[in-house]
Amino acid sequence: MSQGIDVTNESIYYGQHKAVEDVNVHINPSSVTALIGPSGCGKSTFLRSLNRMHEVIPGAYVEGGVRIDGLDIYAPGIDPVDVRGHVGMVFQRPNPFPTMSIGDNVLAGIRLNNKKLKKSDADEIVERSLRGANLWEEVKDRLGRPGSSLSGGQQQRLCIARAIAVQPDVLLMDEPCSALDPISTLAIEDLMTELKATYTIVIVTHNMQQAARVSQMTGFFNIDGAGAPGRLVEFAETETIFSNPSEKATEDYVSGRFG
Ligand SMILES: Nc1ncnc2c1ncn2[C@@H]1O[C@H](COP(=O)(O)OP(=O)(O)OP(=O)(O)O)[C@@H](O)[C@H]1O
Repeated sequence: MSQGIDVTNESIYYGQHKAVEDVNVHINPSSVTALIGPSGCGKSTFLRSLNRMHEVIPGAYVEGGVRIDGLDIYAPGIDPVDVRGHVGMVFQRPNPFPTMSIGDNVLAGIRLNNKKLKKSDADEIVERSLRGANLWEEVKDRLGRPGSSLSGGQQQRLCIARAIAVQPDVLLMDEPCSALDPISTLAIEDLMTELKATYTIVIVTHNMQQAARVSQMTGFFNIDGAGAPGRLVEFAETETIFSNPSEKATEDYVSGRFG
């Protein structure tokens, strides 16, 4: 049974610079959690700490604990590559491998660990993942065409198919719709609503309407001033954050007074 994500006393650094300070939060399984807040408050940094992508940057490190389904992902002996197998990520700009075929793009993560995939298994994974990403009907007759032959919105759904192909528990999405038109954005939002039955989804978004449409819980990050670390100021049900937040800063942000 999925337990979600537990973050305790987490601070996140880029060398000397503390970018995020003392986050404590429980993220529910099988739901969408949105992270909002002004630019530079550490939303993306926090998101990347949930699958150990943060430490890829030289000098970057994390203090405190992150447990995913009870497992401390920063414990000694835990392989970050394994963690990323359980916690997939979708980025702001769709980033399929442009010359690789649509089918091979879906399989790219799986092939990293399992070079000898049988054709019948590969076909089954490609279809299941593309169906899961609501892209199958649009591409089933051209799986051999390059990833770059798709529209931006289709490419983003291809990236989601690639992320779910490895059957992760958690999907992190960093502004996944910011490079997309409104129709493609709605397609991805609908998809998130479907995927939350199976995955724990955490999304960073600047789009308040999007947070309100897709998420059940919302976290508001803020900074006290230039150079200060970002903090998780308020975390509550999305409806509460948008209609009756406890903190004045949250209310000012969601009502568009700053940010
Ligand atoms: N690669 C990096 N090296 C050093 N500092 C970084 C790096 N990436 C981000 N930072 C710093 O960490 C802080 C938080 O940045 P982050 O990108 O997480 O904020 P954000 O809330 O996601 O912003 P935005 O909404 O603009 O994407 C900022 O002060 C930023 O300058």
